[in-house]
Amino acid sequence: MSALLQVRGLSRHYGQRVGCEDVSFDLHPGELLCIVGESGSGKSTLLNTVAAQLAPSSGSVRYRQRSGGWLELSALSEADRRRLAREEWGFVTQNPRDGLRLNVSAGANVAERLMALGMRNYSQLRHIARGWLERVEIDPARIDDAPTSFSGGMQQRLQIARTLVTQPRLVFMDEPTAGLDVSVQARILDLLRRLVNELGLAAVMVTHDLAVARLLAARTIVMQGGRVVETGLTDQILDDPQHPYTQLLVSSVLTT
Ligand SMILES: Nc1ncnc2c1ncn2[C@@H]1O[C@H](COP(=O)(O)OP(=O)(O)OP(=O)(O)O)[C@@H](O)[C@H]1O
Repeated sequence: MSALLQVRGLSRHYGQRVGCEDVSFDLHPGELLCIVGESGSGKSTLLNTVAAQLAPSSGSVRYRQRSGGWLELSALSEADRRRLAREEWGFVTQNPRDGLRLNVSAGANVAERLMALGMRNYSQLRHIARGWLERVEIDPARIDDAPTSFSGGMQQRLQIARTLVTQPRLVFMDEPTAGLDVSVQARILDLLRRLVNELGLAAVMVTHDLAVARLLAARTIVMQGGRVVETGLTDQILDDPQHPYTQLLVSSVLTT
């Protein structure tokens, strides 16, 4: 099967400082790829550069369109990049407050992404929004409540509904469960695992936690100091880590 995303020799520097350096990978339709590494290893820089939110210093990111043709993301105009983000991609941020509109209702948070794609029928929008609230385990009776009245875990589940309602072809997630209580994290990971399977999502997810990768991702990239030190099937990386840094990460997962 042809890749959906092709990343080649991608680097992003901040002046003299390396954000990420010479990263290459392919992402296929229906595949969830995790980028793992400790704080400062370059995960978010890589994610944001791949998602065309940061300009690369060198290298390329190509995205395969529905028509089959390839788009070089760094060559896109700002308007085209915004169109892709609106119509074909989804983003889940670590802090749901960055991904939600806090001053409009939960239902509107979900429905307005469909409205941005041209859907106008109010009762249909409300019906779909209710369906998505249920899907992410939020009581649909809360449809008119503002997200500010939700717990952190509920806000994150709402952000997931808002992101997935448009059935994006590609989803970028940056530490979607970090900063939440362990039991809340487990519930969201469970939800994500179910949705990934049901929807056949193609996604790139950043996490500092190999246990999250083990749960969700068939393939994992391990980063250290901006570089990829190991990449492969997640199970293989966990069972037989090759790089000393990965061995350290794996042993810390096994001892927790
Ligand atoms: N805006 C910036 N300006 C300068 N340096 C930056 C900037 N953003 C990131 N860096 C540097 O780039 C390197 C990679 O940082 P990045 O945030 O991508 O890592 P990370 O693995 O996502 O870390 P974390 O898990 O803490 O978010 C670090 O050395 C960081 O200090």
